[in-house]
Amino acid sequence: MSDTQSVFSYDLAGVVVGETAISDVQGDSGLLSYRGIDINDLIGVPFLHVAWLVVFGEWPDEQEKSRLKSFMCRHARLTHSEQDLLGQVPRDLHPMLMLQGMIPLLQMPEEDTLGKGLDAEQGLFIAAKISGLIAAHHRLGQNKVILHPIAGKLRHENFLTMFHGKAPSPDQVRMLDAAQILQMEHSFNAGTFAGRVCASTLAPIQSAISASIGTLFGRLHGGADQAALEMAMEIGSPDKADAYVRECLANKVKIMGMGHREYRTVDPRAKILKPMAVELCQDEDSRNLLATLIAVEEACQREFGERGKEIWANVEFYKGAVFHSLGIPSHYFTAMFAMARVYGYIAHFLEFRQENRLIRPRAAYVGKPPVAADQSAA
Ligand SMILES: CC(=O)SCCNC(=O)CCNC(=O)[C@H](O)C(C)(C)COP(=O)(O)OP(=O)(O)OC[C@H]1O[C@@H](n2cnc3c(N)ncnc32)[C@H](O)[C@@H]1OP(=O)(O)O
Ligand SMILES: O=C([O-])CC(=O)C(=O)O
Repeated sequence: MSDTQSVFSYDLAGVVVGETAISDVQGDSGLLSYRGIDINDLIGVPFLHVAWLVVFGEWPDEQEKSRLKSFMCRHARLTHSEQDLLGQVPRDLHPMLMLQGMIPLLQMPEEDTLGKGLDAEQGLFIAAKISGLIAAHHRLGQNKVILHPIAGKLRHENFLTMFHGKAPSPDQVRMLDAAQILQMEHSFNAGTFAGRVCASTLAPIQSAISASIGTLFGRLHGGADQAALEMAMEIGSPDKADAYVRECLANKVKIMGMGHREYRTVDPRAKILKPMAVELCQDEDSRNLLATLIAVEEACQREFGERGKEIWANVEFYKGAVFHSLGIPSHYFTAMFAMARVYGYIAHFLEFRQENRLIRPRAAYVGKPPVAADQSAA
């Protein structure tokens, strides 16, 4: 047993529980960097190069770039047995539950073809499979045939083609690349921390990623992306945003996509996603959704301001408008988040395992006082 002093915290807010060299969240100044590089300087870089940087802490060389590209394409293709397994999953099961359940059932590779160790090989294999699983789950739900990736195509070009059944425009690929890079990593968020707890027991990487994905699903965390866009749909138009926000605050209902545990200013990812949403939302329906979101954000700032508080949009708030304009249905938003965040999960697994220690906090017992065994039996 550790002899350190007990610290009491329900939610671990502000409690430092470890070190990481993967990303830095500077909550007061609203800055986010991966491996020492500001996210603003990463969004134009090819997606898989950033993924490699996040996972391994250095840029890939030419050989690693081409090996990774073909590895990801090869493994995004679902095998016959994976397709059979997915075929048994109820069509209306939420994609996040599908992912959490399917990942531990995948047959993991046993050979280190990337030369970065078996854990990395298996983690990146899961990352590749996630895109195939999401696209195939969507296709099956529409009673359409499963499509496979084509060698040589960009990762998200393949994904959008496999998902929609038609090739995306270069602009759509560029926007998805940027949105996915922004979601790749975020220090000790709840999902990543859950994965580190799981890794700390020496469970395999598929268990850790599955635990992280289960944790990402909730509406206070990753699931806020779906909830925020559905909120805007439910509100219906910008002129109803004020009343909606006032009613939420009066009833202590959280406004989805607003607020953050760490940022005390606007989330730097929301700052980038908002103009992207403006650029992409061209048709009437998307423009109305975006205008409604903007009106909710303004109403929140006004209402919270009157109460002497500040609240800002987080990464989830405008992302939905970007995904919606790419034709992604809202119940796939969080699975797409997992498809990006998995590189962060892998990086944390590898980092944590270098100096593994069991994570096991202590509880304050508030139940009945213990009685001797012979008295309780009486
Ligand atoms: C990828 C991500 O995970 S980003 C976060 C995604 N989650 C969401 O968007 C859900 C909506 N937001 C929230 O629920 C919260 O802001 C959280 C969970 C993200 C952060 O929560 P915490 O750091 O624990 O802040 P907490 O919930 O204590 O809020 C502090 C105060 O601000 C209020 N507040 C914070 N966020 C919101 C919100 N979205 N709507 C209404 N009130 C809010 C709280 O009611 C609380 O008020 P009080 O002091 O009067 O009780
Ligand atoms: O860090 C957090 O608590 C939540 C978040 O923004 C993320 O996971 O991207």
